[in-house]
Amino acid sequence: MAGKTLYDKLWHNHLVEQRDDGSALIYIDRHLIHEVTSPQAFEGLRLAGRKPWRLDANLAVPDHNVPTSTEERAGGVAGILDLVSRLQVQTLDDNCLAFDITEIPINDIRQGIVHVVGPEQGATLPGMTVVCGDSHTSTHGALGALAHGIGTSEVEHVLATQCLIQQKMKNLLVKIDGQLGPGITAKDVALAVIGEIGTAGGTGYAIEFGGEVVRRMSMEGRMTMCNMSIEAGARMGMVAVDDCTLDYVRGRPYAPTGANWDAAVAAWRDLHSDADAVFDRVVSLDGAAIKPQVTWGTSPEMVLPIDGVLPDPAAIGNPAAREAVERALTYMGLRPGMAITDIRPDRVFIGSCTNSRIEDLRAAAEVVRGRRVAASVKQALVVPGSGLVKAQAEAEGLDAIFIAAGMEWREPGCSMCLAMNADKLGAGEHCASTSNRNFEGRQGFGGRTHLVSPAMAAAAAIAGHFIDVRSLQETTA
Ligand SMILES: CC(C)[C@H](C(=O)O)[C@@H](O)C(=O)O
Ligand code: SF4
Repeated sequence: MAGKTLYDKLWHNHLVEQRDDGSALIYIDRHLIHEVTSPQAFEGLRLAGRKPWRLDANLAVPDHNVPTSTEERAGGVAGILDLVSRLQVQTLDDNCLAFDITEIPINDIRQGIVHVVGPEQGATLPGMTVVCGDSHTSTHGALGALAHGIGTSEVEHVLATQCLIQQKMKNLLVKIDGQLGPGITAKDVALAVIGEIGTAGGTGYAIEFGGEVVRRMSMEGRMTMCNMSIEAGARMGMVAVDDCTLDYVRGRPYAPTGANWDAAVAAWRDLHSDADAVFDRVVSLDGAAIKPQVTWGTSPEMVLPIDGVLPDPAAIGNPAAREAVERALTYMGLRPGMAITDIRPDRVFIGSCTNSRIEDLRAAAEVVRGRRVAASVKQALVVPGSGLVKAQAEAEGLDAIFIAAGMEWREPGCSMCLAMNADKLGAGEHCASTSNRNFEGRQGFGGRTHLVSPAMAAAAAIAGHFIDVRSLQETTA
């Protein structure tokens, strides 16, 4: 019998019941909750007179609707100016209190984007099944967990039963071999993978990221990769457990200690695909060939290396593909044949669950240090992924670097990743953004998003147009 993939192992370890129709019941170890997708789930429990099945499996944190301005945050929930946002955050507080669920509230230093908070707190551990009413739950797979987003009715189901009805996915190995060049980050790899396989490339699959590049990648880089799995069409992405994983998890508030830690490590050591495991599909990329990536269109697969030029619809034979490119160029206000380096962002956003961890902020600060944001850039926001990331960055003096460069240093939250709080992109404006989605209106009605790495966003802020960050890094080295 062939060996098992990491996904097979995680699946089998949590299988409660396999049904004849192909569906299965799996056990959920960790349920993360935020304010957007939980209100109806709690309401459902209330109407049915049910209680959560296992209280300590749940952890809640508000992130999407929280304001990121320090003044507005000073007033706590009551100080949120937007009424819908205030109600949303207040409702999460009320529900957590009523159902006895642990919540990290708005002005707790541990508050932040749920996908930053989970791993940071050790609430996400290797070998777990982790779900949340949020598509970027795939992030947590970086720890060797089976993690994916669920819908609101499933949130209610998990609260009530601690189980979920699922179909097993197929196995896709995305292997990035070789070594990344200097200045190339996990975000560039993630975008290059999507450029290669497309936004539907991972549909029906659970992705495992492997190869030398991933083995050498930090945990935060692995999270960035897994975060973007959903943009490649897969609901989940994961990375095998190794020493890097264990070093990351050790000592975190929710991580096991003493003899429990040793027992856990012994079990976690098996969380990798067996040497003879068979994948349904394997995609290989050469890490050394990956350049800094910039999306130009309205889907993450509309991506080019920094030295690329925009496609010309006239040269595209397939009518559907031609129309998609035409429509994207029109929405984005860009011309065929234009160089990526001629695109000038009006705003810059460094943040989101893709790229708001300490290494992301360090990478951006490194580029910005001693430089000024270009006069043509109206606003450059730096939004740490959690209060703890913020405190760490401040201890390292990164906030001072950003502020000296003319950037805004904010409180943690989803911020300008999506227009659900006060941070929005104006109609027609271009944004160099470290987030994960560039759909029409994603960052604000009519807004035009270009997805990039933190270093590339910082470089665009300084230059006033997209530029190969490596040219700036060379001059500082
Ligand atoms: C609000 C939430 C349901 C949504 C998601 O599921 O991803 C959001 O986080 C996003 O990034 O679009
Ligand atoms: S940061 Fe963006 S992608 Fe991540 S959970 Fe928030 S809105 Fe979704």
